[in-house]
Amino acid sequence: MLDIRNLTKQYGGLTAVDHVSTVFERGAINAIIGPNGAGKTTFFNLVAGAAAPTSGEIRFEGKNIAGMAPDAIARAGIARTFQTTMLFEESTVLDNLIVGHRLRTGSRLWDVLLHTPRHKRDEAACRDKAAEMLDFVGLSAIGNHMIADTSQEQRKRIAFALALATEPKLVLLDEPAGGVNPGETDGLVALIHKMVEHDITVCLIEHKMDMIMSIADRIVVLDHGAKIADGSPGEVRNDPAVIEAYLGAEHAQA
Ligand SMILES: Nc1ncnc2c1ncn2[C@@H]1O[C@H](COP(=O)(O)OP(=O)(O)OP(=O)(O)O)[C@@H](O)[C@H]1O
Repeated sequence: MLDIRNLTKQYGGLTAVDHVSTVFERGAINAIIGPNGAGKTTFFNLVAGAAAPTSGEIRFEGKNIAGMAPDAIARAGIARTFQTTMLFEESTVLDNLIVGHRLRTGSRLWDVLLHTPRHKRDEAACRDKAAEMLDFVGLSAIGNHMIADTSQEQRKRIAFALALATEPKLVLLDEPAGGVNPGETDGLVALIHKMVEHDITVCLIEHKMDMIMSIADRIVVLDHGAKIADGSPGEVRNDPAVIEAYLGAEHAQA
């Protein structure tokens, strides 16, 4: 589904992503791991169009999307979440989802100002989609709550809902369980499995090693921008280069 070839991003003299090649299969849960500064976020930015590669190809369903604008990549079927999602604190959960979805639909300014039939149709469609996504992520009961009153775990679910509203084929999740407790992490893991059941391919960045090892089908390990390992959790866990670069560092801290 996603075929990355020799992907490279340089910032001045620094190579943030260094000739990375890998393939993400449809229906799999893929993970990108690596120590701080390894290039994980930059990799996501390149795939989502937030940054243009210095060189290399990103083939999504056969088409090279490298360097395309984020909205064109979103339309092609790739959505992402961020480590922290900017939400309107004094609005309800449902309104945040409606606004988030409206930003991605076709109404132009004059449609909104003149209340054209197109705008009314879009408005109804956004409301329906927001309610559907809220249900999907298990938050229907808190649709009328203010964002300011929601927990970190609920915000993660809202971020998922915003991404899923664009009906992606591939979703990039940036630290989906960051800042939530172990019990809540289990619930988010179940939700990620539910996405896969609905034919959404997942790629995630996560620092929680236990979660990665239990959820991922494939793990790509980056270190100083370069891919140092690529395989199943078992393969990666036993790879000396990974132990040296990443797991070793974790153990040293423990
Ligand atoms: N816009 C930028 N301009 C200059 N350097 C950048 C930019 N974005 C990232 N970098 C550098 O590229 C390298 C990779 O950073 P990146 O954020 O992709 O790593 P990461 O693996 O996501 O790290 P973390 O786990 O800490 O989030 C770092 O050395 C970082 O300082």
